[in-house]
Amino acid sequence: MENIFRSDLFAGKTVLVTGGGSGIGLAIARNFGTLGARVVIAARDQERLIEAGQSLREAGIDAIELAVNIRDNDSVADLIEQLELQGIGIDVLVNNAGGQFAAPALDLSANGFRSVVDLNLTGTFLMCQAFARHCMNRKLPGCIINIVLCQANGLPGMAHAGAAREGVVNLTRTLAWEWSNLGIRVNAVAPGTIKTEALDQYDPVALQEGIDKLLIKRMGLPEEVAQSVAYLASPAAGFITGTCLALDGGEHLTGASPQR
Ligand SMILES: CCCCCCCCCCC/C=C/C(=O)SCCNC(=O)CCNC(=O)[C@H](O)C(C)(C)COP(=O)(O)OP(=O)(O)OC[C@H]1O[C@@H](n2cnc3c(N)ncnc32)[C@H](O)[C@@H]1OP(=O)(O)O
Ligand SMILES: NC(=O)C1=CN([C@@H]2O[C@H](COP(=O)(O)OP(=O)(O)OC[C@H]3O[C@@H](n4cnc5c(N)ncnc54)[C@H](OP(=O)(O)O)[C@@H]3O)[C@@H](O)[C@H]2O)C=CC1
Repeated sequence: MENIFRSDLFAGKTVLVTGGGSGIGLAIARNFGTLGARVVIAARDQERLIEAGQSLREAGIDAIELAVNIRDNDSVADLIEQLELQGIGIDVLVNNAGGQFAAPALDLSANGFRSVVDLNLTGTFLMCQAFARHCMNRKLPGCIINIVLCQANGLPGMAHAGAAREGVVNLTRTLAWEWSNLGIRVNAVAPGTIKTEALDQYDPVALQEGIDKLLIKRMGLPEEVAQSVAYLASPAAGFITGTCLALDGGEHLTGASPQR
């Protein structure tokens, strides 16, 4: 896909992408790297992360990989501490790590519901808070982009994920208020169905039914998410905070939810 941005747009900036070792997160990291940024990719699976980091370096990108479990506050604190010890300052945080499993609400155990909220909502909050403190220590502004999930029509079959992601959208607005005086812009991107390997866990027939209902009848591409994120992190979006950009082929209008 053609990149519309200037190749040195993020020169001198460092971008931290959670879940940056795969799928959308890796595409976001690659895009920032191509635009001149140093990128830090962080996730749990070290093997996959190192492979992803190598692929970025082979493309001439300054990439570092670090371990994090965003559900664990100590692990999040450790990530930021390691960066600070190495003298690495983060300018842009992309909270991309997340996920869920499909199950009807009636079948969800309390622990199953909690695990998805813990990952997507609490994990995102912990990363945002650690980043804001890091910005305060540096006395520099910052930018947060939270990747959520198109949930405008509810999310039948994934009640835990819909609730958690809607929580992140509201968190995005609240943190935009609270941290405006720190110079931190906070925005979200809500992708619809995006072509990544992670979709293999879903029923292909249900996926196709969803695509057929869209205004733009195809899956989105990770690179399309990456370019939207780059826009929101760029000076061109310097007047944008507290918003959520739907990147979903019109799903927020058509109500093409996973289940009827
Ligand atoms: C409804 C039909 C869908 C049709 C298809 C349309 C979909 C289109 C749009 C999709 C758009 C979204 C795409 C994506 O988000 S891509 C996703 C990227 N990756 C993932 O989603 C994987 C993420 N999953 C996880 O990280 C983990 O599974 C999770 C965090 C969710 C849970 O991890 P945890 O380590 O906490 O899990 P535990 O094993 O400790 O279990 C905790 C409790 O959760 C219950 N559980 C876990 N998995 C399942 C499952 N697959 N089904 C049911 N229940 C599950 C588990 O039993 C535990 O509960 P109990 O203690 O009560 O047993
Ligand atoms: N593909 C799609 O259609 C859509 C995806 N999304 C969202 O976009 C994001 C990326 O999805 P996609 O690339 O498709 O899927 P992936 O499964 O490839 O990405 C999820 C990433 O999150 C990381 N992750 C999961 N749990 C944790 C954790 N506790 N701590 C740190 N990292 C974690 C995973 O790495 P590891 O396991 O190594 O920790 C993985 O890199 C997710 O939040 C997803 O829900 C939203 C809408 C649509």
